[in-house]
Amino acid sequence: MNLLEKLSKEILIADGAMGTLLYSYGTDSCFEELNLSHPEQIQAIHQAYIEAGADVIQTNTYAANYLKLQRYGIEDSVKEINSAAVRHAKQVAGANTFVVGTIGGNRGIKPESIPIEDIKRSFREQLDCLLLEGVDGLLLETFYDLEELETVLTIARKETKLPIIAQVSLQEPGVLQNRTPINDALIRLEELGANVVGLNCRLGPYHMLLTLEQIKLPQQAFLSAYPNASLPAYTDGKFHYVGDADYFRSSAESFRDQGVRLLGGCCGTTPDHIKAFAAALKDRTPVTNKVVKFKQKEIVMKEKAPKAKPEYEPLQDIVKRRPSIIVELDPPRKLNTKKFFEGAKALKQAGIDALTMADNSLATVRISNESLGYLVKKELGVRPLIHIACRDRNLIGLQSHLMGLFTLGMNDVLAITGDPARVGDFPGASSVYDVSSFELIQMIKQMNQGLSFSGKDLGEKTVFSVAAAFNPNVRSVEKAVKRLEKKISYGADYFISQPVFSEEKLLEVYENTKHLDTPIYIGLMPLTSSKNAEFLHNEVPGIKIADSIREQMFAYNNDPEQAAREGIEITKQLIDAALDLFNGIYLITPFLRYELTLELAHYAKERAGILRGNSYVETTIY
Ligand SMILES: Cc1cc2nc3c(=O)[nH]c(=O)nc-3n(C[C@H](O)[C@H](O)[C@H](O)COP(=O)(O)OP(=O)(O)OC[C@H]3O[C@@H](n4cnc5c(N)ncnc54)[C@H](O)[C@@H]3O)c2cc1C
Ligand code: MET
Ligand SMILES: [Zn+2]
Repeated sequence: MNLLEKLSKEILIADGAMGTLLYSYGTDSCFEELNLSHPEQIQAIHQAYIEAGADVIQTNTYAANYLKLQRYGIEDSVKEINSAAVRHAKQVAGANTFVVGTIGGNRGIKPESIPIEDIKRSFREQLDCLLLEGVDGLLLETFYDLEELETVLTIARKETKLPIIAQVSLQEPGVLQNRTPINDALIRLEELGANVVGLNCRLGPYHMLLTLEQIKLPQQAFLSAYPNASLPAYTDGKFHYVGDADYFRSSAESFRDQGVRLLGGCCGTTPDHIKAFAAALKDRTPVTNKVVKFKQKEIVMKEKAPKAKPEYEPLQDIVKRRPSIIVELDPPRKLNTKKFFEGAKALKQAGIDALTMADNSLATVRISNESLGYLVKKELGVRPLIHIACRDRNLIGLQSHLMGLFTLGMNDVLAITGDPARVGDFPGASSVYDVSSFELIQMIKQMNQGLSFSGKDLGEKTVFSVAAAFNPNVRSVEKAVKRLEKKISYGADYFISQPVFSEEKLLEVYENTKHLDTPIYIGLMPLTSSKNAEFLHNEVPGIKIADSIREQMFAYNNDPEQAAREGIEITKQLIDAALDLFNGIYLITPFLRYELTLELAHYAKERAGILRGNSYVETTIY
């Protein structure tokens, strides 16, 4: 009797974790390599699961593919590893035990980071090895990404008539990472030819059963479930699972009630857990009818999730319609905030459209821009624009930060990769970079759809308007514009540029960006001294100052006051030139010297009013 014939008559018990057991023995390298170096360990684990009552065991090949083995530099051993793994399992399995060849999913929370063509190539290689060695079926497990599973299942179905078990993994009960409801996903897998469809990993019995309650019995295929033992705990530098076998014994009946025909274990489970399942389901009469609990609430929520009304008109709309001035005033590096608030107040009175606040720019510690942004908004009525760098926060921190900003009513953000920690005042600090500016933009835009980065329902839609950085101070502005186009494709609403220090550069930027619909705020920063000009030119990444301007500043080398005046005059000329070409002006305040940007803001407003027939002045929004 083959696996499917047997499943049509009874509930079968599968084995539990391989990886967790090897890890608990102290193995901290490649588990699949042990097929070659420690076959006795692998066979002992298979043996233990069979003795516990497993009817189906899986080969130790979860990550034995090119993509994953290359982390260990053994990607050329795909064939040896898979062949050895099948031999080990078959050697231990008696006539009554089925051996399924396991192939695990590769894609995680950032699916597009592994191109589908790479997945196909790597999958085909592993599949051929397993089929050649002779398995009783295939187990495609731990697929978070439905596209990946659909792709490999299609390939496998063409290659073999053997039974195929196709299992997805869920970050949260009921839906896949891309928000596909679990029922739809399993129906799709059955259509693509899977004989057994189900769930494994990530969820323990409680959440897996909650999901199973929503799952209809498949038409032809059988249902499978391989729950984890529990959530993992991390102690003494190691992960471990706490779920005990008695808990599994008591949940076995519920898995049966949900129509599960193939019941095994995933991470954290041991032969004891499998023994508990086997004991609890001794009679193994399968359920052929069940009442499904429809839980479409969540999906409906996504469509109907409330969308907050933003307090301000989006800057990208304002700047498309009329000249607009925003000013950067960075949070101080020390705890005294008096000058910062004075500056914010004065700039607000000057009628700027928003006050932008850097996120530890140049990787140098400053007071959190979230805190100061909140205070200037609340106390002074200033519209804050918060820079968010990917350097200081991981995926969790970034999302919680964004949710916090939304909660505080701060909906204007600039999404940047951020200067790396090594350039700043804590060079040993780690630069996180879980995502780059592109993915950060995408993350924020997804929140505007009511979804977290992994696709979790947020219950409400955020209303962020997302700026991205533009650095035109590079050898090839064309290349920089290609980056802008990519940022637009990820969802950037408008751009804010690094400071530009010559009229030629302004013109070059204009010529290279005039085809874009996405507006640009052109960066302008008053120089304060010759030394300041030389530092920026020579030492700050992304800033280049025209020789003529550096010479102008050098002329006042010994007169700081005159030098600052000169800096203002140069910037005024640049404002005139910029306003001929762009509606957006972004003034950067050096060293909290807001009197400089204040004068420039007044000047720019006046010039914009003159140039655009006073349309600017009357439409200031607060
Ligand atoms: C308006 C503005 C505000 C800023 N605010 C902050 C801040 O608050 N905190 C902070 O830490 N930094 C800030 N920066 C600096 C910024 O993070 C760096 O200049 C960054 O390298 C470029 O912007 P990004 O982070 O969006 O990089 P991305 O465009 O995401 O680029 C990432 C990486 O690619 C490189 N790169 C960028 N353009 C090109 C190109 N044309 N060719 C080849 N490689 C390229 C960059 O050097 C960078 O390492 C700001 C920059 C701008 C323009
Ligand atoms: N079945 C695999 C093992 O136990 C795990 C799959 S989920 C990471 O090693
Ligand atoms: Zn697992």
